[in-house]
Amino acid sequence: MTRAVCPGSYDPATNGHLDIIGRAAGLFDEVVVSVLINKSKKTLFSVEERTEMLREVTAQWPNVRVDSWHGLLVDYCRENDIQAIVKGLRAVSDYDYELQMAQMNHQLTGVETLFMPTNPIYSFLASSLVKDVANYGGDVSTLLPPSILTRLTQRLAERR
Ligand SMILES: O=C(O)c1ccc2[nH]nc(Br)c2c1
Repeated sequence: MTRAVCPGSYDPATNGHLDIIGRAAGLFDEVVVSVLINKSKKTLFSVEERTEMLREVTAQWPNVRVDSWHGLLVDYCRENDIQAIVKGLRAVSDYDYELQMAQMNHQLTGVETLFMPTNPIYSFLASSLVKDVANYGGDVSTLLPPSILTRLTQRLAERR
C-alpha cells in the first residue's frame, strides 16, 4: 500500500491544489490531503471548514481522504505510515523553500518528497491572491471549484 500526503493550508483550496491532488491520486494507493493547523496564523476559514470543503471537492477520488495535523509533518507521516510528501511547484520561486524543507524532512526521518509541476494554467495561483482579488470584486470563478467559490463569496460578504 503506497500512501502519500499533500500538505497545505488550503485556505481555501484552489483548482491548482486540486490539480496536484488528482494527479497524486492517480499515482498512489492512497492520498491524504492534510490541512496544517497553525495557531499563530490567522486564516479566513477554520480548520473544520477547510477540511469540510476539501472533502466535498475530493469526493470524486475514492482513494483520497482529508485530515489535519499540528506539528512536524515528518511525525505525521510516521504516525500514518506515509512514505512520500507530494508538493506542487508553480514556479522556480517555489523551489528554494521546498528544496530546503524536503532536505530537512529527509534528514529527519528519510521521508521522500516528490515535486510535481503544476499545470501551467495554474502557475499564478495562490490562495492568498485569490482571496485578495475576490475581496475587491474580481472574478475568480475559473480558479476555484464552484462550491468553494460560493463559500468564499459568502465569507467575504460576512466580513464587510
Ligand atoms: O495556494 C498556495 O498558497 C500554494 C502554495 C504553494 C503551492 N505549490 N503548488 C500549489 Br498548486 C501551491 C499553492
